[in-house]
Amino acid sequence: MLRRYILNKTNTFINYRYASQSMLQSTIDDKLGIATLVMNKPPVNSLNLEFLEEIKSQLTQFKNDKIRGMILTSDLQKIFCAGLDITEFSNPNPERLSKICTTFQDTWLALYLTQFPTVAVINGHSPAGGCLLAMSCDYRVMVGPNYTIGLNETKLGIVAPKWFQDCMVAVIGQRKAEVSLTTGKMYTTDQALQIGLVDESVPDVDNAINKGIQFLNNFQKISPWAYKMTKDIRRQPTVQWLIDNKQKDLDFVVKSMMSPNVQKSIGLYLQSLKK
Ligand SMILES: CC/C=C\C/C=C\CCC/C=C/CC(=O)SCCNC(=O)CCNC(=O)[C@H](O)C(C)(C)COP(=O)(O)OP(=O)(O)OC[C@H]1O[C@@H](n2cnc3c(N)ncnc32)[C@H](O)[C@@H]1OP(=O)(O)O
Repeated sequence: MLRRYILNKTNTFINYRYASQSMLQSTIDDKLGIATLVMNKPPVNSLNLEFLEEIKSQLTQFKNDKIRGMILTSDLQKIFCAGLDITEFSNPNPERLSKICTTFQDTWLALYLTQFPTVAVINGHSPAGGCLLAMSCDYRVMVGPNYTIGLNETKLGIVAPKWFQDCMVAVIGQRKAEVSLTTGKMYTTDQALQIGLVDESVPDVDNAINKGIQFLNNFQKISPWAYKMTKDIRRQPTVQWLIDNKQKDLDFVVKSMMSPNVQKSIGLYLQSLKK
């Protein structure tokens, strides 16, 4: 649905291709140089290993395509992205869990440090890893008023990795992030706007895409080099810890995920979702 809207709207997409298995659809408007990356993994765009690998590889492809901007959004009704696939955490195979973690680390670094500006059009709920994807973009437009966004990991009895937390601090500041993270709070669109977790709130997805394109148009007269250098300087403090501590981060997650207490919490949370 969203895909059709975007295509109708610009009518100029010459490069319209599906990534493998169609979990991810990418289009490039050659005239504007704007790519749209649409997540389409029903029911909730949960991030499992294969989906993360697709996102990472599409970001690399966009880098090679030398696009001027990207919109990240979802083709699902009511869901932007439900975060990491929780079933991957329940009695996990340690080898696969390590792969997921490493792939997520790399996907985040690729998204957070893109050489082109990015906009998240948050057209549905966006908990945990979904919120992280949105926060990693340069700008966030959220459809309201009925959706929610936030890092809710403590509600699952798990700990958001340091780089999730640092990413949130970079967006909303230390104090608000601390309260938000420890309480695992999910914010409505209006609340998210109020605390600066999103930049704009709009009533529907058409408006959201328009706002995203308007934001990206700001860069038409900005040198891509000046943009990228400025972004790197701004974002370097947030990424440096992960770059220096990838293994330590991985060991912490794998070890804590394997603990009986965490496994119990995850089992209960999964059950509550099924209800
Ligand atoms: C080294 C470090 C590197 C990497 C990091 C790796 C690990 C770090 C560990 C800690 C970090 C974790 C980050 C996360 O992202 S954890 C995921 C947290 N996500 C959630 O809590 C979302 C839970 N889901 C919901 O709140 C709702 O489902 C949602 C609001 C998204 C949608 O609600 P709706 O009513 O529309 O649908 P549901 O009926 O609830 O769901 C439909 C089916 O989808 C299943 N579901 C939902 N979310 C997930 C998910 N995240 N993973 C897997 N499956 C999910 C749900 O159970 C339903 O299934 P069925 O009942 O239909 O079988």
